[in-house]
Amino acid sequence: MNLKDYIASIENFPKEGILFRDITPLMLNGEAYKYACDEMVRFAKEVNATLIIGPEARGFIFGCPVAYALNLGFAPVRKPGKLPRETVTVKYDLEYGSNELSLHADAVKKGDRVLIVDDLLATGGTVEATVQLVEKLGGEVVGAAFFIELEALKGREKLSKYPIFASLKY
Ligand SMILES: O=P(O)(O)OC[C@H]1O[C@H](OP(=O)(O)OP(=O)(O)O)[C@H](O)[C@@H]1O
Ligand SMILES: Nc1ncnc2[nH]cnc12
Repeated sequence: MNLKDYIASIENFPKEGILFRDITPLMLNGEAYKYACDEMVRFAKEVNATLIIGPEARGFIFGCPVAYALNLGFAPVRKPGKLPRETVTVKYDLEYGSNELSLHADAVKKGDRVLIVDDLLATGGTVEATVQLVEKLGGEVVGAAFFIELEALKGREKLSKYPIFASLKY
């Protein structure tokens, strides 16, 4: 199966100069979507993850099925003002702006082996911020899994301490 057939590429979205890689055609094809999730499940097993964490919103699209397949818990990393209880929060930059991310303070326990799951690695800012949230709470980041990696943006360099998995590279 050529998974690139299921990615739409849109020029100048959401801003001039960005080539947006859209995963929604993949999600519409049950077989392709399952195949992409199963590759992440295999990686999660390799690194012995005990907890899956995914950043809003597209991290939920892959993170939740991976957690479900492995009988593991899932914790959402969210944009400001969305989580109702005590949180830890960090600021981060991304390819087209900057933002803040939060995680519930009780989402990660010391000794948890956390796999961070997201749809796409660009500058690495989102995942770097997610790593900081997990580590602030005493969790061990055992890797990060993406469906797509945009190699030119060198996000992997920011995450050089951690095992990284990506199905598709552009
Ligand atoms: O590696 P980075 O430069 O941080 O970029 C990658 C992040 O950008 C996108 O999310 P976005 O913030 O657009 O939010 P969304 O998932 O809610 O669409 C994407 O889903 C990744 O989370
Ligand atoms: N080029 C891109 N396409 C889709 N999502 C992104 N997130 C950051 N950069 C992106």
